[in-house]
Amino acid sequence: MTALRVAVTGAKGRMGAEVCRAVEAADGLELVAQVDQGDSLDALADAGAQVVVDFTHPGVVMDNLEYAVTHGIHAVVGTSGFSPDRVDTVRGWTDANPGVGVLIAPNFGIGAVLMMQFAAKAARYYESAEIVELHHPNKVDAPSGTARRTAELVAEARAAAGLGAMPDATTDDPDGARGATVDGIPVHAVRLRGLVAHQEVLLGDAGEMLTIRHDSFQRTSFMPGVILGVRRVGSVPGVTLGLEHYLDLD
Ligand SMILES: NC(=O)C1=CN([C@@H]2O[C@H](COP(=O)(O)OP(=O)(O)OC[C@H]3O[C@@H](n4cnc5c(N)ncnc54)[C@H](OP(=O)(O)O)[C@@H]3O)[C@@H](O)[C@H]2O)C=CC1
Ligand SMILES: O=C(O)C1=N[C@H](C(=O)O)C[C@H](O)C1
Repeated sequence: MTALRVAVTGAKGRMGAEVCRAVEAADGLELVAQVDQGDSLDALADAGAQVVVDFTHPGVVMDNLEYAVTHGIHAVVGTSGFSPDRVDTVRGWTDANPGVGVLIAPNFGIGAVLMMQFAAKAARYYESAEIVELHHPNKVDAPSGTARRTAELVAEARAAAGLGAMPDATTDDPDGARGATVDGIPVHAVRLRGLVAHQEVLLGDAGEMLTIRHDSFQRTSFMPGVILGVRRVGSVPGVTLGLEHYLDLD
């Protein structure tokens, strides 16, 4: 069997370095290019990469993706910062390059994917929902991509169930203590030495509260999801948002 040729962008970063190790250790995958800040993207095409894995920075990921899609290279994307507008832009590129697959996953941790799915399923039963995400202090963006996506999913589920605005009497919050609001859901971001990636979804109703929590203690927790994405992305043309679509969750 010929090995699948895999490149990594952001290869020297915290996640990229872990991905390089995971690809090298995986059966049937060959690491053919490691690209980081200052390197030319032409290294991807020159190396004959079939799939690129991107863990870079919200400010550069769109250029990397445009290069990959227009060069017929499938992409597995972990970089955060994917607003609905950005996803639509990538969809435009894949529409123009049929056959190319792009997986954009806000979180590759299987448990984190389940946390998001459980939260969406539970949301309709609770009057209140808030999200607390907790990360290492080197993270550049807030709130996290996972928290944003969770908020979107919870908001969709609330709207589908006909739930209105949440109870909140706050009228005086000069310092933003109530957090960011994503699709109507309050999101609170903690940055703390010692943490990796953690999230709690708090769902409250009269006399009860459901807490759904996930913890990534090590970046190895993301690797089974990344490797699954690498193996499957070439057989799923177009844009897929979320690893849940590659998992048999029903
Ligand atoms: N979906 C998921 O499961 C996960 C997603 N993430 C996300 O992945 C992203 C990366 O996180 P993390 O690894 O911690 O960040 P790091 O800062 O450790 O890594 C990013 C790497 O990308 C490099 N880089 C910057 N610009 C370019 C460029 N134009 N081309 C190639 N490489 C470039 C950086 O170089 P330099 O330092 O010199 O700028 C750095 O080496 C973040 O958006 C994070 O939120 C993280 C964990 C899990
Ligand atoms: O920067 C990180 O570390 C992480 N980023 C992703 C996000 O923004 O959701 C995924 C995970 O939370 C780790």
